[in-house]
Amino acid sequence: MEMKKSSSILVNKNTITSIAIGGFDGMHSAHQELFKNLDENGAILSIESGYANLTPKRYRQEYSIYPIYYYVLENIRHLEGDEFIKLIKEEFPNLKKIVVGFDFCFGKNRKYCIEKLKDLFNGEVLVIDEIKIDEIPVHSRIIRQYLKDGNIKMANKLLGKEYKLYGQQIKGQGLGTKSFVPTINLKVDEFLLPQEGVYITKTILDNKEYKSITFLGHRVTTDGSYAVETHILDENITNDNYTTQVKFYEKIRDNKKFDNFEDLKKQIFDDIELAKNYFK
Ligand SMILES: Cc1cc2nc3c(=O)[nH]c(=O)nc-3n(C[C@H](O)[C@H](O)[C@H](O)COP(=O)(O)O)c2cc1C
Ligand SMILES: Nc1ncnc2c1ncn2[C@@H]1O[C@H](COP(=O)(O)OP(=O)(O)O)[C@@H](O)[C@H]1O
Repeated sequence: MEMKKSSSILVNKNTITSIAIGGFDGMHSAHQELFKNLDENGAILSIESGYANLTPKRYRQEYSIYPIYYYVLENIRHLEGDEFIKLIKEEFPNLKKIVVGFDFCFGKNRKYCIEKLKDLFNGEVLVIDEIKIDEIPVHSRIIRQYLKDGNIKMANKLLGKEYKLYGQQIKGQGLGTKSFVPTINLKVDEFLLPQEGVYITKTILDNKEYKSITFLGHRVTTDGSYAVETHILDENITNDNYTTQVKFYEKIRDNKKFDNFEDLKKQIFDDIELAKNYFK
């Protein structure tokens, strides 16, 4: 499977004729619906609130072919409606079309919304009605809640793809290979971590994707510290220090304290069997 590299696309702003505006944390299926309404010279204007943790800024470009331009909310939140539009017109002098969702508001105290945008912008304003999946409105805050609840299936459904995080490999306790199974231990900084527990996952190392099983949580049976650990199924991996990506498919159980290592080991082998069957 081919992996897209996360990269910033540099495009002359003068060529841009349509933009979608919003926060765009998650680049979820409703965001993608907005992007479908951009023309071939489209761009994404992403307003950074500082809270993004589904697709932190530097990972966002991976999920669209349109170039993303970032604006820091702190720097523009004081603008009056006409000042905001003036800024956008200056940035994109050939802009003809703005695409936003039904709940889009902007400027000082968010007091300017769709009607004001239509008044102030002398071009097309396309407003997308609220996108729902199975009656559930698609919003990043709702996806975050599903992940915190360990409901990966619903989170993925709303995302329109598997939830994926990036981590840096770190040294573990050194117990895995000896007492249980070998694992890659990860340090995860900017991404929301799903609820503690054991998950069916795929792990991407150096652009190759492997079936895996991932434990997130406090290692209550061993040293008690918080860990993100991935065991690759079916393969022996040489532990090179690649940036590692983990894609989540399903939670299989809660984190649990075991009375002895032998019981934990047995459980881990059961988890692995389950994961292997899932991918069959
Ligand atoms: C599939 C899997 C499930 C795990 N489940 C639990 C668990 O329920 N409770 C727990 O305390 N630790 C659990 N662990 C973590 C182990 O305690 C951990 O792998 C072991 O401490 C080795 O850690 P190390 O890689 O830092 O040496 C699990 C690990 C894996 C790979
Ligand atoms: N479910 C949805 N249906 C239609 N438009 C949406 C939906 N969610 C977000 N949008 C639009 O996408 C853009 C980015 O919104 P943002 O606030 O970042 O998304 P979210 O609501 O997921 O936090 C905005 O123009 C917003 O109005």
